[in-house]
Amino acid sequence: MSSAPATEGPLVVGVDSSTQSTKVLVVDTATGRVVARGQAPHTVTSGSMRESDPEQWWSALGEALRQCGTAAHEAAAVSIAGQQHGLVTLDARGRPVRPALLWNDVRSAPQARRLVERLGGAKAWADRVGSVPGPSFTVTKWAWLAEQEPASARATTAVRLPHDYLTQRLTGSGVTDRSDVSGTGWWSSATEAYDEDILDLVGLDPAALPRVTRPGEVVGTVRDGGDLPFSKGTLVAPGAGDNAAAALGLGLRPGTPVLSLGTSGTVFAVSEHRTADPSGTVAGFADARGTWLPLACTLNCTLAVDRVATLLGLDRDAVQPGGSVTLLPFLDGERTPDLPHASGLLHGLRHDTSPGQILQAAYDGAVHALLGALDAVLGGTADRSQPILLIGGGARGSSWQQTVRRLSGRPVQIPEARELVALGAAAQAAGLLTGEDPAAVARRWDTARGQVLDAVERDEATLDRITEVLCDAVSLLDRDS
Ligand SMILES: Nc1ncnc2c1ncn2[C@@H]1O[C@H](COP(=O)(O)OP(=O)(O)O)[C@@H](O)[C@H]1O
Ligand SMILES: O=C(CO)[C@@H](O)[C@H](O)COP(=O)(O)O
Repeated sequence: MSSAPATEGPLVVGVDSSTQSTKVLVVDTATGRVVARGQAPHTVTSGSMRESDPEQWWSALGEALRQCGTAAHEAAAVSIAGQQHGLVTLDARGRPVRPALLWNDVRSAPQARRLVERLGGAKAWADRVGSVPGPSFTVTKWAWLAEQEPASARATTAVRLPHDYLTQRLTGSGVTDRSDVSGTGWWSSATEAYDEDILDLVGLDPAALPRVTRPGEVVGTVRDGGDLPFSKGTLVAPGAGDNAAAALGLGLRPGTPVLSLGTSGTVFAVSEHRTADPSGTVAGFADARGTWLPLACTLNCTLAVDRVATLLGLDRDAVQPGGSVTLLPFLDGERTPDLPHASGLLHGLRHDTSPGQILQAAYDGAVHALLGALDAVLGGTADRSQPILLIGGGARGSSWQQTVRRLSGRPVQIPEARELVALGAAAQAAGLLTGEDPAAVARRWDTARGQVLDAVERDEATLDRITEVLCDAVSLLDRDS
């Protein structure tokens, strides 16, 4: 009978508490070998709201850890990464006042527009915060809550991001990290501190916010895992926003583009320089190491395309080439382009259009939005011969891989490692034990290793057709129904 290889170094746990599920990896720090893994689903409300119960994230963490057997109990350190921007409101006893408003809930679009004006316009926000806040940003969600549910706002004594909430339940400490706080809209990337004028603008007491930790800091120890299978005293790392954790997990160096296909689609790269894009396309996030992570994000990616496949009664890979149909898959409203009230749009349907062509058009529409932002993310340093790293659940799908390849005209590298966010969190936890830079840990683990698909000629005709339909349809898509 074969037995699992013995572990060589101390074990660490990396967690990705993402939109759809919690994923946990137990990793050997010496080799990067994944010793155990677990996953448990989350519930997200449907309809016009996107909310989840933070208590369910905690239960899902417990369930995913229990799937790892005894390995989690042996871990010397843990780090929690999570979906960005979500507004978690806690009462004086540390309990959620209401479900969390998630990054893809667009109800705060009117508050976002008003806040941009009140601070002096998009450029003022970009210069100060690094980003122009849209409805995904925490600051606009708080403004919405204060306006629409004043009793909930009054009952709130602490405001947290999703990963902060979980870290606090583990350690008892109200802390966050620079990558995730940079997506709130109330942290200035110019001063690297909370912006009290902006907090004042939305009536939020700075005392309600977590302390921003330093990269590499031990933020606490597991105080009381409740029924979690950790040992008491396990070290806890700052954690990160999920995209920043993926950057750690890939050991990303400046200028290498990443395209992530999950509930959200994201394109990002590590940069040595702070970004301030007044157009709002690129969010000037901080990364989890002390440098920067310019990023663009769409609200409609794998779930939207899977929904189109279901509507057509097709398997998600039953795509067909050809035809002239264009599908803008903005089922949840959209962030890139900034059209929070948009819905899906189909154009160019003919008698001979096949269901498979409509499905391909959904992939094309989702990828067009991301690639359109890539040059802006890379700040004009784009070297098209360099592979795009493709990650997230969708990176496993051949239709996603081929669509990115055809519409980017670049080589596409698909890391074998599946859970790069959880792996990045594990690398951060490992750094606490070894003193290494987490990105260097990931490079030592060779996490980006994987097949490279050669470049093919860029399908400019399809890109141009989608751009034209989008430009012509903007007033329709921008309409608030
Ligand atoms: N083999 C596959 N082909 C295409 N899509 C896939 C495949 N496996 C998973 N997915 C997609 O990945 C998504 C989940 O990705 P993930 O990155 O875990 O999402 P999130 O981080 O937003 O929770 C699902 O919506 C699913 O459509
Ligand atoms: O809003 C953003 C980035 O700004 C999203 O990328 C969220 O962080 C959610 O990520 P997934 O759960 O889709 O991975």
